Amino acid sequence: MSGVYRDDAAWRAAVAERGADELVYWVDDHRYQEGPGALIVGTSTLLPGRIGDEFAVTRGHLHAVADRAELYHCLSGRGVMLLETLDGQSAAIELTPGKAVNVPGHWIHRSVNVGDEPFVTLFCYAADAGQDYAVISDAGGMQNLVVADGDGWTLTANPDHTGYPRP
Ligand SMILES: O=P(O)(O)OC[C@H]1O[C@](O)(CO)[C@@H](O)[C@@H]1O
Ligand SMILES: [Fe+2]
Repeated sequence: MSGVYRDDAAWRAAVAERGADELVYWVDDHRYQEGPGALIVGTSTLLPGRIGDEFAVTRGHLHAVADRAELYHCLSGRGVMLLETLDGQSAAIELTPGKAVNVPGHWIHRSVNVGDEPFVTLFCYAADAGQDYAVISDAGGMQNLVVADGDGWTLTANPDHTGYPRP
Protein backbone atom coordinates (compact mmCIF):
# COMPACT_ATOMS: atom_id res chain seq x y z
CA MET A 1 0.00 0.00 0.00
CA SER A 2 3.06 2.26 -0.08
CA GLY A 3 2.31 5.35 -2.15
CA VAL A 4 -1.45 4.79 -2.15
CA TYR A 5 -2.26 7.44 0.47
CA ARG A 6 -1.53 11.11 -0.16
CA ASP A 7 -0.19 11.78 3.36
CA ASP A 8 2.97 9.70 3.20
CA ALA A 9 4.14 10.77 6.68
CA ALA A 10 0.84 9.59 8.20
CA TRP A 11 1.17 6.33 6.27
CA ARG A 12 4.71 5.76 7.53
CA ALA A 13 3.61 6.53 11.10
CA ALA A 14 0.77 3.97 10.79
CA VAL A 15 3.18 1.33 9.47
CA ALA A 16 5.64 2.07 12.28
CA GLU A 17 2.86 1.74 14.85
CA ARG A 18 1.09 -1.35 13.47
CA GLY A 19 3.92 -3.14 11.68
CA ALA A 20 4.46 -3.48 7.95
CA ASP A 21 2.92 -6.96 7.77
CA GLU A 22 -0.39 -6.12 9.40
CA LEU A 23 -3.28 -6.71 7.00
CA VAL A 24 -5.52 -3.75 6.23
CA TYR A 25 -7.76 -5.63 3.80
CA TRP A 26 -8.08 -9.07 2.33
CA VAL A 27 -9.95 -10.85 -0.44
CA ASP A 28 -11.29 -14.42 -0.44
CA ASP A 29 -12.20 -15.43 -3.95
CA HIS A 30 -13.56 -18.50 -5.60
CA ARG A 31 -12.74 -19.42 -9.20
CA TYR A 32 -14.98 -22.35 -9.91
CA GLN A 33 -14.83 -22.41 -13.70
CA GLU A 34 -12.37 -21.92 -16.54
CA GLY A 35 -12.87 -20.55 -20.01
CA PRO A 36 -15.06 -17.93 -21.65
CA GLY A 37 -17.87 -16.65 -19.43
CA ALA A 38 -16.29 -17.80 -16.17
CA LEU A 39 -16.91 -15.68 -13.09
CA ILE A 40 -14.90 -14.94 -9.96
CA VAL A 41 -17.02 -14.60 -6.81
CA GLY A 42 -15.72 -13.66 -3.41
CA THR A 43 -15.69 -11.33 -0.46
CA SER A 44 -13.53 -8.32 0.30
CA THR A 45 -12.96 -7.21 3.90
CA LEU A 46 -11.54 -3.72 4.44
CA LEU A 47 -10.75 -2.75 8.02
CA PRO A 48 -11.67 0.73 9.26
CA GLY A 49 -9.08 3.43 9.75
CA ARG A 50 -7.74 6.75 8.58
CA ILE A 51 -4.42 7.84 7.14
CA GLY A 52 -4.40 11.58 7.75
CA ASP A 53 -7.81 12.80 6.53
CA GLU A 54 -8.27 9.87 4.15
CA PHE A 55 -10.39 6.88 5.03
CA ALA A 56 -9.01 3.36 4.59
CA VAL A 57 -9.00 2.31 0.93
CA THR A 58 -8.22 -0.65 -1.28
CA ARG A 59 -5.46 -0.14 -3.81
CA GLY A 60 -7.99 0.33 -6.61
CA HIS A 61 -7.72 -0.57 -10.27
CA LEU A 62 -9.11 -0.57 -13.78
CA HIS A 63 -9.73 -4.02 -15.14
CA ALA A 64 -6.88 -5.01 -17.44
CA VAL A 65 -9.58 -6.05 -19.90
CA ALA A 66 -11.14 -2.67 -19.38
CA ASP A 67 -14.67 -3.42 -20.56
CA ARG A 68 -15.27 -6.02 -17.83
CA ALA A 69 -17.91 -4.99 -15.28
CA GLU A 70 -18.13 -5.94 -11.62
CA LEU A 71 -20.98 -6.17 -9.12
CA TYR A 72 -20.45 -5.40 -5.41
CA HIS A 73 -23.05 -6.11 -2.73
CA CYS A 74 -22.46 -4.79 0.78
CA LEU A 75 -22.70 -7.44 3.50
CA SER A 76 -21.63 -5.33 6.49
CA GLY A 77 -20.13 -2.03 7.50
CA ARG A 78 -20.36 1.32 5.73
CA GLY A 79 -18.32 2.14 2.69
CA VAL A 80 -18.05 4.06 -0.52
CA MET A 81 -17.28 2.76 -3.99
CA LEU A 82 -15.15 5.46 -5.57
CA LEU A 83 -15.44 5.38 -9.36
CA GLU A 84 -13.61 7.30 -12.09
CA THR A 85 -13.17 7.08 -15.85
CA LEU A 86 -10.14 7.90 -17.95
CA ASP A 87 -12.00 10.84 -19.48
CA GLY A 88 -12.61 12.46 -16.08
CA GLN A 89 -16.04 11.27 -14.94
CA SER A 90 -16.32 10.55 -11.23
CA ALA A 91 -18.88 9.00 -8.87
CA ALA A 92 -18.98 7.92 -5.24
CA ILE A 93 -21.67 5.45 -4.19
CA GLU A 94 -22.29 4.87 -0.49
CA LEU A 95 -22.82 1.21 0.41
CA THR A 96 -24.55 -0.09 3.51
CA PRO A 97 -25.73 -3.67 4.15
CA GLY A 98 -28.12 -4.83 1.45
CA LYS A 99 -27.08 -2.20 -1.10
CA ALA A 100 -25.28 -3.05 -4.30
CA VAL A 101 -23.37 -1.19 -6.96
CA ASN A 102 -22.74 -2.19 -10.54
CA VAL A 103 -19.30 -1.03 -11.66
CA PRO A 104 -19.58 -0.81 -15.44
CA GLY A 105 -16.66 -1.64 -17.64
CA HIS A 106 -14.10 1.17 -18.16
CA TRP A 107 -14.55 2.51 -14.62
CA ILE A 108 -11.61 2.61 -12.20
CA HIS A 109 -12.89 1.40 -8.81
CA ARG A 110 -11.68 1.57 -5.23
CA SER A 111 -13.48 0.56 -2.01
CA VAL A 112 -13.33 2.97 0.92
CA ASN A 113 -14.32 2.21 4.50
CA VAL A 114 -16.05 5.32 5.90
CA GLY A 115 -17.38 3.56 9.00
CA ASP A 116 -15.87 2.15 12.16
CA GLU A 117 -16.52 -1.55 11.47
CA PRO A 118 -15.03 -3.83 8.80
CA PHE A 119 -16.55 -3.04 5.39
CA VAL A 120 -17.40 -6.38 3.76
CA THR A 121 -18.62 -6.78 0.20
CA LEU A 122 -19.56 -9.75 -1.95
CA PHE A 123 -18.24 -9.23 -5.48
CA CYS A 124 -18.60 -10.94 -8.82
CA TYR A 125 -16.70 -10.23 -12.03
CA ALA A 126 -15.47 -11.91 -15.19
CA ALA A 127 -12.56 -14.27 -14.57
CA ASP A 128 -10.59 -12.84 -17.48
CA ALA A 129 -10.81 -9.22 -16.24
CA GLY A 130 -7.45 -8.87 -14.49
CA GLN A 131 -6.31 -5.72 -12.69
CA ASP A 132 -4.38 -2.68 -13.96
CA TYR A 133 -2.93 -0.82 -10.96
CA ALA A 134 -0.49 1.38 -12.88
CA VAL A 135 -3.30 3.48 -14.30
CA ILE A 136 -3.72 5.00 -10.81
CA SER A 137 -0.09 5.13 -9.69
CA ASP A 138 1.04 6.65 -13.02
CA ALA A 139 -1.57 9.42 -12.56
CA GLY A 140 -0.39 10.43 -9.07
CA GLY A 141 -3.39 8.72 -7.49
CA MET A 142 -7.10 8.91 -8.18
CA GLN A 143 -8.72 12.21 -9.10
CA ASN A 144 -10.70 12.35 -5.85
CA LEU A 145 -10.03 11.45 -2.24
CA VAL A 146 -12.65 10.32 0.30
CA VAL A 147 -11.92 12.32 3.45
CA ALA A 148 -13.47 12.84 6.86
CA ASP A 149 -16.07 15.60 7.15
CA GLY A 150 -17.49 15.91 10.66
CA ASP A 151 -19.07 12.53 11.41
CA GLY A 152 -19.30 11.71 7.72
CA TRP A 153 -17.30 11.83 4.53
CA THR A 154 -16.84 14.04 1.53
CA LEU A 155 -14.92 14.05 -1.72
CA THR A 156 -11.99 16.35 -2.23
CA ALA A 157 -9.85 16.80 -5.34
CA ASN A 158 -6.45 15.12 -5.13
CA PRO A 159 -3.88 17.87 -5.82
CA ASP A 160 -1.31 15.23 -6.83
CA HIS A 161 -3.50 13.80 -9.61
CA THR A 162 -1.89 14.51 -12.97
CA GLY A 163 -4.70 13.20 -15.19
CA TYR A 164 -5.34 9.79 -16.68
CA PRO A 165 -4.12 8.83 -20.12
CA ARG A 166 -6.86 9.35 -22.66
CA PRO A 167 -8.56 6.10 -23.73
O1 LIG B 1 -7.40 -5.29 -6.40
P1 LIG B 1 -7.67 -4.25 -5.32
O2 LIG B 1 -7.76 -2.87 -5.86
O3 LIG B 1 -6.77 -4.41 -4.17
O4 LIG B 1 -9.16 -4.51 -4.79
C1 LIG B 1 -9.61 -5.76 -4.49
C2 LIG B 1 -11.00 -5.92 -5.00
O5 LIG B 1 -11.06 -5.91 -6.41
C3 LIG B 1 -11.18 -7.21 -6.94
O6 LIG B 1 -9.89 -7.60 -7.24
C4 LIG B 1 -11.99 -7.39 -8.16
O7 LIG B 1 -11.63 -6.62 -9.24
C5 LIG B 1 -11.81 -8.00 -5.84
O8 LIG B 1 -11.19 -9.22 -5.74
C6 LIG B 1 -11.63 -7.19 -4.59
O9 LIG B 1 -12.83 -6.86 -4.01
FE1 LIG C 1 -12.30 -4.97 -10.00
